[in-house]
Amino acid sequence: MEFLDVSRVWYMFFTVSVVVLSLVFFKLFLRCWILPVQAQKKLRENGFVGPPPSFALGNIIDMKKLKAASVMVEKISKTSTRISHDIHSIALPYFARWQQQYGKLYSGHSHHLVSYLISKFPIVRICNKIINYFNPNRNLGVPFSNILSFKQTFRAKELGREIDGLLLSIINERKRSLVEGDDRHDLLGMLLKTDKGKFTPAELVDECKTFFFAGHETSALALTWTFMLLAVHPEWQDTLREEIRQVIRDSEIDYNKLAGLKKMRWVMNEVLRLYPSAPNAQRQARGDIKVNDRVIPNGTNIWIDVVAMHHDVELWEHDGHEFRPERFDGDLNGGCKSKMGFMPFGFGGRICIGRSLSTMQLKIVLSLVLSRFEVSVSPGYGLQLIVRPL
Ligand code: HEM
Repeated sequence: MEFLDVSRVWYMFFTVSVVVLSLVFFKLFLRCWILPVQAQKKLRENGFVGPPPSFALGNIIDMKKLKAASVMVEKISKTSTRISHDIHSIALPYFARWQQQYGKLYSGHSHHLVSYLISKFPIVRICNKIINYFNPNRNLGVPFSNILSFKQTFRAKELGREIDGLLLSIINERKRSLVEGDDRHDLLGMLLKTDKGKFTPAELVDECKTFFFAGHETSALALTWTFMLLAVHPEWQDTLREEIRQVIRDSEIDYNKLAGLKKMRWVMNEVLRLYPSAPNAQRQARGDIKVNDRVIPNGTNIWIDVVAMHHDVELWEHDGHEFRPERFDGDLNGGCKSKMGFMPFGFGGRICIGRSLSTMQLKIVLSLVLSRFEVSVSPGYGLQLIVRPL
């Protein structure tokens, strides 16, 4: 009798295991094979062709192979100001290659996306550590990639918790000081004053994270590239210094004066054109979308490659890769042939909410620094770019 019970337990265990395993395999098969193939078929029917995906990883292997590239080191010094701004084919050889092969609209599978090329960023040596850390992002959309890169996922979660804890302690501290009459008029102060208990602590942390991450890295990158380009183009430093002298004089910087810094605005636009802090904008089709004679199927992730667009010689003529801030003189679009060809802050309903703030920030920093200092590239400084010959 006892023997029978034990065998029954084993039988049940075996049956449940087989069912669970079958379900896991079916889900895997569905996500890695059936759904991507269906999506690709639909995209192909609508004229979006692209590199053929391989099982499970889509085009990620191709991307990694193309990226495992030769390395070009371009030295910049005060005497040699030669620097190529043609970063698209350098930083993103795979998208440049696919654009050449399939045209500006194509489909790729990382899982599935339709793209006018995608982009990451020109790679300064000092950033390699950070970029390595972000490597797991390459597998974004690959089913179970968080399990495959377990160590990085674990570390990312750990860091996420640390950041949440840090922000929560700042929020709680500020809540306490608000009660005691703290009237600091910054973003967190305003958020807490208008909040009146509507947000949960987790939502408040999320709001802070959105503003911090959306606002910090983007502005820091823009400022870094601005100094780099001004160092390489000292004639523009002189032009801006002269403008600052005329507009600000020796008085305090205020909002109206900042608006008068027109040439500084051209420089900022040109920097964000050549080196956009947000290299792509993304949207997801929430239903079949008809554009002219094509349909973008429901669920497609659309990546708009801002870097490719900002450098497209068909939109910007022959000097698309050159630093020429004067192209924005009297033209907010910098002479681009398409009204949607210049979009460093995105577009439409989700356009960057902090664009005016960041413009002010950059203008203030540039005014203060340029009126006191000259910027130059230190001798021997190396800008290291990853290059893949096409
Ligand atoms: C040079 C500086 C900046 C650049 C280039 C930039 C660029 C962008 C881009 C491209 C987007 C996506 C827009 C889209 O998908 O259409 C975005 C969104 C956003 N940005 Fe910025 N940004 C900058 C500075 C800032 C600052 C300073 C803040 C706030 C303090 C900020 C807050 C946000 C927020 C909250 C969003 C999300 C908006 C939404 O989804 O509705 N950004 N930004």
